[in-house]
Amino acid sequence: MSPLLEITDLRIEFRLATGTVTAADGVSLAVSAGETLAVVGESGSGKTATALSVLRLNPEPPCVYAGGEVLLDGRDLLRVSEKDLRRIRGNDVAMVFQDPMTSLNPLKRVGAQVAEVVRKHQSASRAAAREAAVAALREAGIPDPQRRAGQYPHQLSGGLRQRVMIAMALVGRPRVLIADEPTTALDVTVQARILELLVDLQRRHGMAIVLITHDLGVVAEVADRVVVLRSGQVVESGDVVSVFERPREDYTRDLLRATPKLERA
Ligand SMILES: Nc1ncnc2c1ncn2[C@@H]1O[C@H](COP(=O)(O)OP(=O)(O)OP(=O)(O)O)[C@@H](O)[C@H]1O
Repeated sequence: MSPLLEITDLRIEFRLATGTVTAADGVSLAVSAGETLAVVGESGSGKTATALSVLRLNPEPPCVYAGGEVLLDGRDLLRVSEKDLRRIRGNDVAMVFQDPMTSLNPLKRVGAQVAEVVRKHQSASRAAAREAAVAALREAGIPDPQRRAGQYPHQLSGGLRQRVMIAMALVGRPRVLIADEPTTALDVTVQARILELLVDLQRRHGMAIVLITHDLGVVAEVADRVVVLRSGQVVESGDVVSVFERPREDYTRDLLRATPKLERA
């Protein structure tokens, strides 16, 4: 199967007054429909910059895409117009971030925020959009979605807020979901439920997931394949079981050692 999203030889530079930081130094990776690819690596290894490059969301300047391609269905997203990119965001590729509190508007009811996204994707009346929003909240596993839709972000727990973000990301039925540390801010049981939700939604909709995480326990639980980044370079990649059982690089071994949860698995 040819990959849905393919990054080839990507080079991302942050050109700062103090010098150039190379966040991605020849990164290549690929993910197919229905597959989950984890991108792991220590802090500063370039995971987020690489993820953001897919929708060209790194701030330019200082960011410069200095080489490589980000191919969606063979089309290079680094070279499409802003207008096309706006259409691709949410419709073809959506993102979920770590901290829903910073992405949700604190002054608006969550149902209204989801409904706004619905109206961006389909011409729906206010009432129809509101109904679709409640349905999306329900699909994201939010109990009593009708009531929750009428609440403000601060009235929801961290786990429910993340479900709202997932509902918003999936309204446009994207084919690729990029999740950057989606469960890092949550406690362990809530983390597990959110991961289950992502796996379940993926099964139902067949989307490709790129999961950015520093948590190899999360990778073991949900990913099919893994790419290990270090200083902007892929040091190792392969299916999760082989990489975890027989890591080729000391760096990967160190990451594995730093994840005590895995020893029990
Ligand atoms: N907007 C920016 N301006 C300047 N430098 C940046 C910017 N974003 C990222 N960088 C730099 O690029 C490098 C890679 O950062 P990136 O955030 O991609 O790493 P990461 O692996 O996601 O780390 P973390 O797990 O801490 O989020 C780092 O050296 C970082 O300082």
